[in-house]
Amino acid sequence: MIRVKICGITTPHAYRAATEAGADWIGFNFFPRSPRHVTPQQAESIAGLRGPSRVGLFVEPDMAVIEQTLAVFSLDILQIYAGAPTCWAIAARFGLPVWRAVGVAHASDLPRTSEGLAGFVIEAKAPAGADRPGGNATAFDWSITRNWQSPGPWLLGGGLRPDNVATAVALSGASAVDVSSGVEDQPGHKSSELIRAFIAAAKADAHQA
Ligand SMILES: O=C(O)c1ccccc1N[C@@H]1O[C@H](COP(=O)(O)O)[C@@H](O)[C@H]1O
Repeated sequence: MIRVKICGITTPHAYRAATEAGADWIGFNFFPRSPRHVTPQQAESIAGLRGPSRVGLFVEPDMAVIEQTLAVFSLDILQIYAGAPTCWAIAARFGLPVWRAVGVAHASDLPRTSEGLAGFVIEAKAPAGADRPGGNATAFDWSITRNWQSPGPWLLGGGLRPDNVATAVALSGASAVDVSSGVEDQPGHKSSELIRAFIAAAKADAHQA
């Protein structure tokens, strides 16, 4: 069964829709320039006591920012946009699994070793001029991961939608997917209907793709 992360949840309504539809991870975006940005206090008021694993997204973060976030809102996994040494330092400091986000355009961009990290989010490089490294509804050629000997767990992200996720999984060989823009009806606003459609499409029998 394909595992699904719904990223950039900003309301209790969307949180409930994703949880009830069977999301495996819920992503909370702590990057201030994102239209999906939440404060730790907002994240705490959105998520219930019980629910899927919580992933905190940070871009080139200061340790203090992560520390302040964790003081208010507990996270299970940190999704980090930074180089491997920064990711190691974060993993060591907070004792949490770190997924490093890697932007790819060619097979040569794919990680070849685990880098000592818990996993990777493999997504398209940001388009020229973008003000954020992800969440741009941009896809890459999914077939480049097909024959990749992944050195650890990974999620496929970038430009996924309910209508293309089954194809993306079939072409990429991914066993987990990550979506933000593709389940929104306007930037930063999640649609419960699209969340349900995405999770159903991702978790449908892969042979139907
Ligand atoms: O969603 C954002 O605004 C964002 C900002 C900064 C870094 C990453 C961000 N989102 C992540 O990007 C990918 C793909 O997003 P999309 O589905 O193409 O919108 C996903 O991993 C999000 O977690």
